[in-house]
Amino acid sequence: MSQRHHDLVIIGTGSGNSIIGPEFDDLDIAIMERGVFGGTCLNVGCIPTKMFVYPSDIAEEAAHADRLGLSFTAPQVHWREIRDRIFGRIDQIPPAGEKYRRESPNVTVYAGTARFVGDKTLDTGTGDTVTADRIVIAAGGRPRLLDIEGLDKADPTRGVHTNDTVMRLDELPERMIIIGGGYIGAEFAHVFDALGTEVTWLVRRDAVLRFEDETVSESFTALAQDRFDLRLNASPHKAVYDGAAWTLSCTSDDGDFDVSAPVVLLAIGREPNTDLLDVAAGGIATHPDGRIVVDEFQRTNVEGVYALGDISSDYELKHVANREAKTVKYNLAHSDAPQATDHRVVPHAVFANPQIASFGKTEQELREVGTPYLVKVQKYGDVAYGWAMEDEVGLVKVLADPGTRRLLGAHLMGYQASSLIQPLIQAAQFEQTVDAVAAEPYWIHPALSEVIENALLGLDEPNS
Ligand SMILES: Cc1cc2nc3c(=O)[nH]c(=O)nc-3n(C[C@H](O)[C@H](O)[C@H](O)COP(=O)(O)OP(=O)(O)OC[C@H]3O[C@@H](n4cnc5c(N)ncnc54)[C@H](O)[C@@H]3O)c2cc1C
Ligand SMILES: NC(=O)c1ccc[n+]([C@@H]2O[C@H](COP(=O)([O-])OP(=O)(O)OC[C@H]3O[C@@H](n4cnc5c(N)ncnc54)[C@H](O)[C@@H]3O)[C@@H](O)[C@H]2O)c1
Repeated sequence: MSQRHHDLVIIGTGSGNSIIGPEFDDLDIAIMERGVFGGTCLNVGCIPTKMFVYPSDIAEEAAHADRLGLSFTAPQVHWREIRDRIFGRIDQIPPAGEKYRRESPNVTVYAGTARFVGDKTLDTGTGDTVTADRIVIAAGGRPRLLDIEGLDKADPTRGVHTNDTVMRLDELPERMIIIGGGYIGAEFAHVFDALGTEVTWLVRRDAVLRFEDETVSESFTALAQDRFDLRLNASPHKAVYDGAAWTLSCTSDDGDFDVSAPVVLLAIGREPNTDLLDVAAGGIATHPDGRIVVDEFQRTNVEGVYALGDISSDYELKHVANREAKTVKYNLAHSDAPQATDHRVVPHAVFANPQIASFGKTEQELREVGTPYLVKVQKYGDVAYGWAMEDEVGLVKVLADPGTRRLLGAHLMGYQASSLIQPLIQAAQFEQTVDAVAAEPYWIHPALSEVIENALLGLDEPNS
């Protein structure tokens, strides 16, 4: 057991790892990691999920190509090839990242679960205790579990998974139960269904993706009802494993029912890792939900201690964690004139099929607080490229302030919504009027982006 002092300690190697750079070469830095280097996004989140989504999109598009006069036989899905291609690339990155840090002359790596034991004092979980002048907490979160015996812990050997393990299955399961109607549920329901798994999706409310704009959530839910064995207003209360499959007893508005499958995926949200870190022992204030309280400069209530990403943010999104890490990096070097993180226009996308992308206020939020707004819903199918696609699902909903003529929100569902939304994000960020954005730049004809142009042009249409 040794005691050591560092100038700077960083806890977590997700977005936290990006803080270390040449500008801090004169600092004695420690970085702490309880798992593999790179964090959630790289290892068990954004990147592998999207690497599964892409082949699933191809399978799904092919399955519905008959509207275009094309028919394909059902795809041969080589699950292990897909899995091994994905993790063959990803699994090389964490050891290389860790090696690089270990070889950096001013960086010490502590591979353990760090825990506060006093003011700016940490038990590293490796037998060492360290103190530091400054600490950055970037320790993220972990999947929430259910308070039901059998589903109260991830147990891959008995088929109970979270996103941490489900992508590493040895076989594509014939059947799967997904619990949770949010991002992870939507993305994995798409992935596994498209590849051939029969998906039962248990959602405790009356719609999936309820946090989205009502038009998007309702349309997406209707599509999901056609595609999956979707059980709305349904909650499991008992789980029994017979050695091969789980049977979940559920209550729902339509009466009680049982569902069975060898694999259960828990996708019911995440919780911040503040408890593992025992931040209270470091005097660090938290919200009631466990996230660390930070100000706009990413500073906690303890002088010299910063936090970023999922452990403190209002958003559990990688682009936000990265942005907050940039703020911390800047403020560590400029503590006398700190910069705030810009959270004005934070977009997100759900990489399901169809994709969803959104930022700003939803129509229901504007209505609830009585904010006046203009609204237009433009269908992909009503622009030329949408005709080419014979698209029947895509839509762009824009909401604008009738006075300033600036965007209040944008909500897209459809092919490549996550990319298509970007000009609207720019418009909101740079506070451009919808009229200027629609009329001044050229919009390539007949590209799908014309759906954005037409949505903006349609904002003054009657009853829109
Ligand atoms: C399945 C899934 C898909 C996702 N897809 C997207 C997407 O498409 N787009 C998007 O924007 N976001 C996505 N996200 C969210 C995104 O992954 C997170 O917002 C982001 O990774 C958070 O980064 P972070 O640095 O805050 O935390 P993390 O990346 O979680 O890093 C925290 C690190 O701290 C370590 N740690 C925790 N506690 C301790 C401790 N006590 N001591 C030492 N180390 C510790 C952890 O092991 C981890 O490596 C997804 C998340 C999931 C789960
Ligand atoms: N494309 C992306 O950017 C992306 C993809 C995946 C995850 N993420 C991030 O990761 C976070 C976690 O994803 P998630 O899907 O687990 O969370 P989520 O918050 O998106 O959805 C959780 C769902 O589980 C339900 N739920 C919560 N508790 C429940 C319970 N006890 N029983 C039954 N249902 C319950 C909720 O009603 C909700 O429908 C997201 O909030 C998101 O920020 C982002």
